[in-house]
Amino acid sequence: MVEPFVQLAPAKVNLALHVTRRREDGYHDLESLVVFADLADELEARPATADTLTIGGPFGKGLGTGETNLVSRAVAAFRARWPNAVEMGLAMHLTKNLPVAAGIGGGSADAAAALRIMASLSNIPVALADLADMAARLGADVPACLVSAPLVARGVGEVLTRLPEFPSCHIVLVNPLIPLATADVFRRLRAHDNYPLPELPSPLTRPAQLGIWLAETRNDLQPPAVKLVPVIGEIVEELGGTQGCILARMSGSGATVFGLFGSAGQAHQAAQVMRASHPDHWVAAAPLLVS
Ligand SMILES: C[C@](O)(CO)[C@H](O)COP(=O)(O)OP(=O)(O)OC[C@H]1O[C@@H](n2ccc(N)nc2=O)[C@H](O)[C@@H]1O
Ligand SMILES: Nc1ncnc2c1ncn2[C@@H]1O[C@H](COP(=O)(O)OP(=O)(O)OP(=O)(O)O)[C@@H](O)[C@H]1O
Repeated sequence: MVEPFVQLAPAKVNLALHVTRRREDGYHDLESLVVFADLADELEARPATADTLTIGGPFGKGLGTGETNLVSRAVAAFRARWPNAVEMGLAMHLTKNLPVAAGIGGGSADAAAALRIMASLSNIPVALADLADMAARLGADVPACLVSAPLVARGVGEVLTRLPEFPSCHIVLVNPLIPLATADVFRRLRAHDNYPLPELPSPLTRPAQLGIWLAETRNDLQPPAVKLVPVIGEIVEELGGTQGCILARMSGSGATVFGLFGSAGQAHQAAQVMRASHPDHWVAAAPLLVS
């Protein structure tokens, strides 16, 4: 049996997200502090006669394997741009550990993982800038997911500044398992010209420093998302009240809410509290990826 090529597709968390402008094309300019959790979908690829995709894992049910899947779209986009770069077909298997349409970029992370696999199997050099361009065409979050390290995203998500250092933090994610479409949340947004992110402290090395900075920021998509799914507001309040929680806020366009903690022990304790009061929600705790 041939060993598969494996790439992880870590969950994206928008610690802060300011929407600064509605553009002519209907998209929105934003400024977001984006981090990734050590919690991921997994994409495996084995040599095969043709490209195929199968899906498993706790959130795999009901997710199409055809050309609407972001993994298939990423592979097709790569092959269209570099037709002879990867000569063999690939049998891909996606283990879907992250909830879908949840504001933690699952599909975008899967697409980025597929691009990484294709680039690593390519027999011609693929410039990172070209791969990033392709990522941006697949979705606003895909360029950030290609990096999967702390960064500030601007534009619609394609202008990225990596952060040289980041405090070691832990995160709790709570999702009420109500899918929320990104486009629906943006459609409900009333104020499109909010102020940009304040300047980040430098160096940024301690969780408490991050907490002080985050207190001056928002997720502008949280109010419209709460209108669509009111339980998001309740989760923010409850998670924010757990011991050691530096900040609780919605990620991306929701409905996942994150809680930020300085220690693994506090995060696991908070996760237990949330599981006990919401046995029907998805609750996970993990360190942030900091390098
Ligand atoms: C809100 C974020 O999650 C923050 O990280 C992302 O910007 C969303 O990224 P994504 O899910 O990859 O979004 P896409 O699939 O590209 O866009 C879905 C829809 O959301 C809206 N959209 C998305 C991103 C953006 N900057 N402005 C928008 O108005 C558009 O109506 C778009 O048709
Ligand atoms: N591999 C995939 N995994 C998850 N969703 C996918 C995938 N491929 C296509 N999709 C579609 O993409 C849509 C968005 O899913 P995704 O999980 O990326 O949303 P999200 O977490 O809200 O993303 P974001 O934080 O980028 O807004 C879903 O409605 C789903 O049908």
